[in-house]
Amino acid sequence: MRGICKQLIGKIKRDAIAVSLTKGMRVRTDGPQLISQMVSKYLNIDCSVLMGANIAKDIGAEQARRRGVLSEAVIGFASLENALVLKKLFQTKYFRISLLPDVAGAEMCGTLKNIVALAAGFVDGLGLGPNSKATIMRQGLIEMRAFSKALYPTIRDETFFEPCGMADLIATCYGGRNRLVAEAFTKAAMAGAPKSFDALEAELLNGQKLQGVLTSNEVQEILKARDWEADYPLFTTVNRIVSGAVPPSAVTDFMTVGSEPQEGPAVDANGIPVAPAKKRTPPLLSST
Ligand SMILES: NC(=O)C1=CN([C@@H]2O[C@H](COP(=O)(O)OP(=O)(O)OC[C@H]3O[C@@H](n4cnc5c(N)ncnc54)[C@H](O)[C@@H]3O)[C@@H](O)[C@H]2O)C=CC1
Ligand SMILES: O=C(CO)COP(=O)(O)O
Repeated sequence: MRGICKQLIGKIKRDAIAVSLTKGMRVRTDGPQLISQMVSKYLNIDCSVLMGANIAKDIGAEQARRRGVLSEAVIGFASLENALVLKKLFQTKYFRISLLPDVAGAEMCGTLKNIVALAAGFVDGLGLGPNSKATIMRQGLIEMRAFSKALYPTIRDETFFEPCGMADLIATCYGGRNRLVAEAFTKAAMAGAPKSFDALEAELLNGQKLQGVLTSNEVQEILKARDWEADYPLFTTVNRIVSGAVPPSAVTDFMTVGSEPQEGPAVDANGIPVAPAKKRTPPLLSST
C-alpha cells in the first residue's frame, strides 16, 4: 500500500478524497500506521474508511441480492462533508451505510477482527462447537477494544457495537477466508499431514491473499515491543499457533477455569499503560 501511495504522489488532484476498504497496518519503529493514515500522509488528502459485516461475495452476487441479502457498513470519517459524498456513492438498497466519526476505531476493528477469525477457524477445525466459538469471539472483542484504545485513546467504545465491530466480527468468524483457511490448517495438523498457511492460501483462495496471518505478525511486534503480550492472551496464542510454536489445540488453553477474560492494560490519556503488564497473572499457554 505504501508503494502504491508513493507511486501516486503528485498525480492526485488537491481536492481529491480517499476511502480505504483495506484491512491491515504497517508497523514502524516509532509505532503503528493505519492504511488511512498512510494515504493521508503520502497523498496529503482526507481519507475515510469503509468497514462492515461485509463478505464480498454476498454483496456482489446477483443471486444473493435477489434473495434479499442485506449488508451494512460504516464510513469512518474525519470530514463529514466527504463522508456524505462517499455515502451517496456506496449506498444501495442492499448495502446500507451509516456514518461514524471514528476513523481509527472503524479501521482497527476491521483489521483486528481477522486475528479473531483465525481463532474461530481453529475452534471450528477442532470441532469444539458454538460455546467455545462464542467464548473465543467475546475474548477477541475484548482484546480488539483494549488494543485499539491503548494505541488510539480517542477511539470510542460505541464503535465496537457498530457494523465494523461486533457485526463484522460475527460475519468474518462464520463466513470469512481467514476462518476457512485456519479451519483447514487445523484439520490438516490433526490428520498428521500439516500444511502451511501459504500452501492452504494457494489451495483454497484462488489467488486471493489472507490478511489475518500478516496482521497477527504486525500486532505481535507491537505487543512484544511494549511488553503487552500477557495482556492479550488470545492475540498472542493465535500468533504462537500461526508461527508453529504451539498446535491449534492451544487456542482455548488460556481460558481454563480460574483465568478470567483479560481486559488489556489500563492506559492513561496518552495511551501509555498505567500499570506494568507484568503485574497481571499470566494466562496459561500450552507449549505442547
Ligand atoms: N473479500 C472480502 O470479503 C472483503 C475484503 N476486504 C478487504 O479488501 C482488501 C482486498 O481484499 P479482496 O478484494 O478480497 O482481495 P482480492 O485478492 O480479490 O483483490 C486484491 C487485488 O489487489 C491486487 N494487488 C495485490 N497486490 C497489489 C499491488 N502491489 N499493487 C497493485 N495491486 C495489487 C490484486 O491483483 C487483486 O486484484 C483486503 O484488505 C481485505 O481484507 C474487506 C472486506 C471484505
Ligand atoms: O474483511 C472481511 C469482512 O469484513 C473479509 O474477511 P476474510 O478476509 O476473512 O474473508
